[in-house]
Amino acid sequence: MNDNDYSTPPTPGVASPLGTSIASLPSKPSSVEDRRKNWRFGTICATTESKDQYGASSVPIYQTATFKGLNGEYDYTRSGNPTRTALETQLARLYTCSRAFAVSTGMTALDIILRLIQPGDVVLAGTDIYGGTDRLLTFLKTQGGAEVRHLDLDVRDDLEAVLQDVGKRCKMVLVESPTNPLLKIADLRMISSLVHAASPEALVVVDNTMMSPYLQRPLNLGADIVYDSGTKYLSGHHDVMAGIIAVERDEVAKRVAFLINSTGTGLAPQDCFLLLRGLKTLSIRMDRQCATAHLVALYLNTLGFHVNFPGLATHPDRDVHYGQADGAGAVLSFTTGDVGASERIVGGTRLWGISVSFGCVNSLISMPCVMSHASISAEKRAERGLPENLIRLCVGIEDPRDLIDDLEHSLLESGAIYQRFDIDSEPATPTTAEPTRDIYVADPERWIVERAGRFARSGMQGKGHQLAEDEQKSGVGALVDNVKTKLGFSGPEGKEGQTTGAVSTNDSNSASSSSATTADQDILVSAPGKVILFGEHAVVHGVTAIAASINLRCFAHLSRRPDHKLSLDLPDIGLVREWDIDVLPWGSFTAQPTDKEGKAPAELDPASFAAVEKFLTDDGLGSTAHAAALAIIYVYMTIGNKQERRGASYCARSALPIGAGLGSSASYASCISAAFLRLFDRLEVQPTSDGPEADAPYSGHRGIPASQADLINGWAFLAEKVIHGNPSGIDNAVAVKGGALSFSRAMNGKPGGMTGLRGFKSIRFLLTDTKVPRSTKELVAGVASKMQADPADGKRVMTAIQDIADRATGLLTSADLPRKQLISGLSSLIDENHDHLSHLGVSHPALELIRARTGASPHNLSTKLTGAGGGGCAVTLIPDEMPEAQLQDLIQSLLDDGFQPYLTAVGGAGLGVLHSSSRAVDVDAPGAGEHNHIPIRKAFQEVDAARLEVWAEKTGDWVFT
Ligand SMILES: N[C@@H](CCSC[C@H](N)C(=O)O)C(=O)O
Repeated sequence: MNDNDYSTPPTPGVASPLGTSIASLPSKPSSVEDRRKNWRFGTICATTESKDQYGASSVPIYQTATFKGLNGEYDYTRSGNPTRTALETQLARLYTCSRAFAVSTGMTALDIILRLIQPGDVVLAGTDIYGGTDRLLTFLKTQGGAEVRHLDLDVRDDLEAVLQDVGKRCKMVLVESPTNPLLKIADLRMISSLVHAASPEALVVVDNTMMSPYLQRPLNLGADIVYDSGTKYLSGHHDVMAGIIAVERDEVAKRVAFLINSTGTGLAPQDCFLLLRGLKTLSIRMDRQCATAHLVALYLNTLGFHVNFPGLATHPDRDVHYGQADGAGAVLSFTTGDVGASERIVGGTRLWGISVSFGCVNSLISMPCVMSHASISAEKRAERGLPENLIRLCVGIEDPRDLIDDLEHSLLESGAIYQRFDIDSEPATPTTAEPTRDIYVADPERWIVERAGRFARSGMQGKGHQLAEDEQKSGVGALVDNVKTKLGFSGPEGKEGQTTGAVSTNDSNSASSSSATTADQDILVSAPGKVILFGEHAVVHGVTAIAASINLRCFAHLSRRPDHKLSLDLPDIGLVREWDIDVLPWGSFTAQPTDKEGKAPAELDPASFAAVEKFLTDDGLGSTAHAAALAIIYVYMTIGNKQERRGASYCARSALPIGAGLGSSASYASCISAAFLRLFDRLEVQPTSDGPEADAPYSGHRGIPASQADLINGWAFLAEKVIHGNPSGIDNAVAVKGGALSFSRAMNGKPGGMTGLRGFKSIRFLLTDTKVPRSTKELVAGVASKMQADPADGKRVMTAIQDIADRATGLLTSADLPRKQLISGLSSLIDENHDHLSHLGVSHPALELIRARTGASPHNLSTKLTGAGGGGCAVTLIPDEMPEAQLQDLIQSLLDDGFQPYLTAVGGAGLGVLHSSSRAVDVDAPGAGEHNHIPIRKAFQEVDAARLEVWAEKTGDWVFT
């Protein structure tokens, strides 16, 4: 009997339970051969067939180039070697095929296979394929005279159409399933039968590296050749490079054997030994890796990321996959919607090694577009729908809890997720180790889902998989559009004309408007709040301040209306008013843009300001609402000017606490500026692929150039002047430009200036709202009179704060400062700065209580007031290594004190503008559905404040400064 002439029952995964049932064994095995016939895969892995003359338990390494004699089995190691024969025999057992070959690398295996192709032959391949495969196919096309076509092999109609077109010229179809890196599934049976029917000579070739023979044996599904990178799961330790070719048909085997001998690409003896040793543990490694990968995929999916993994119920071809494979594998990928965030996540892990390849006992993390798939051009990647922000995770055999700890830490640190404080239930990660272990051991899936439930994806507030998919589509869609534009193709279908920001005259206010609303009708903008890290109050006296954006934002929606009215709806501050445009005080209003580009005037025009103030006298509004109405009307009338009286409905909402010193008024002002500039066609946005993607809270790209950002900032500053009289300009600069910056006012002949702190690292901060109201004006005036009363002391404090700002700038811009030093340096400066602010009399007992709580052991954290002080918010630096359970305890104690803490990352994107939208927006809105689109404006007004970012993301593609 032929040793390879038996079939191996599948063991792992859904199709067959892992356990070996005694009952499934033959009741009366008649011989040793019969018993061996029933061995499961794991048993075969562990039992190599040795024909060694001394009965060596481990296959010896025949480290020799030549063999003596004339008629022996071997003459020259290029042509054959006993160690390689032992390996190839073992591989044939595992692949349940007649012949297997071991070559130097996976790419060598593919190269040998592609040598079966002749000029003029047609080769079909998928669109999502490994970068090295794409490179070799491109070479075959450009240098080898073959015709290579890429198509979605999982779309039956497409494959049929191409096969009909090329007919018998099709000589090879190259399939990956699951694909690398998007984990798409191709139906191997379907493809094999269609291809063989259309072109009987064509070879169906499957790259089985993602699965290994343990999970998938494509020769049993109709494929002609299987190849596998032995560097991955087969060897499992990343200590050897190898490639495997497995075939069933004799004539194909002969051609492959000829090519390997001719090219001298057979695997060297030492490497054969290493691969043989790795194979022994293949099944147990894979079991562990697959199980952990499932948990990791579930975790990310529960957090709201779009996860590509065939083991998830959400995978569109999960059933097809389990119809041909016995498990989901241990590679998964997911998108974050933002390249910067992905880079931070990848760079922030410790246990997950940043590396290409997969299948190793150690877990790896990578960004395919710049690593394994970098050989595919950016244009091609975009055309094929490969997101630049994609992260690939290759799960190893480490303890799943450590892998999750490390990933979670990096997700938090990068700002991609944040801890939820709105949950009453017990945390899944209790402070004592024992209960966590019990949950993990008893029900790992429950453990992981509960654990993920403690967090939410930033900007997505716990949204589900479907929304994340929308995000991915919109991100890729924008990228493809950019590439098309760059290549000179026309804009995306149905989107022409949207980039100018022109508004149509349709009345989008009508709730009966039935089709999906678009950017033609809707202007949607958003801007972040800010935290002042150093130099508040002192900035008023010419000292440098350092501020950064935070991931809490205000949003504004503006739609044009044909009825000549201006309506304002700012529910968070109680402003709801509507006027006929002609009743506004146009007669006494002379302010206008300073140039024809529409630049904002540097100062308020007193007569125009007085006219609007008079118009709003006795408006019955509270002071905040009154100031906002004043600012909106002033900006509207100045930009629009007398001639352009465009009707509009303006609505603004805030996810940012108002009046807490987090820059809500500047965030509102920036939204006012951008929305009205858009209304009057003064602001163009165009997604660009030139610069980096925006460090956006939701899917988006840079697309607002610096000149336009300056334009928006100018008008935002003007609106801030209406509201505050004499603002520093730092808040609106951060709200518009995002990131972090150092700022100083021009004073006493000394020029002021603003510098972006590019080296700003994403650092976690806890912002704690004391909920104590205060008056910024009074506090600023208080500091001024203190300085007047004791100028020498005032000067000393200002000099000290300037020194702090300088040292902080040095730390934040230092290219190679170790992160630990950065954090400890900033911590000391925070404490120092607070002491000076306290000396200036702007602290408050509530702020001091927060300092006491956060500074107490075991936390020992540094906290300062931020903004005006006298209440408002405190900011606490959270070191990277602070255990999550401890952080949670701290947060809980602050909540118990009646404060409202927000865990935030700083330094993210600035102002955002909805660039294009083509779908209904709020699937959760009452009555919404596929055929009942809720207009954007209505949905915007109704959506819960906590879901604003989720909602905004769903509206379409955004561009950011
Ligand atoms: N620099 C290498 C990249 C190898 S990627 C290896 C592996 N197949 C993966 O998917 O990670 C190259 O250009 O080939």
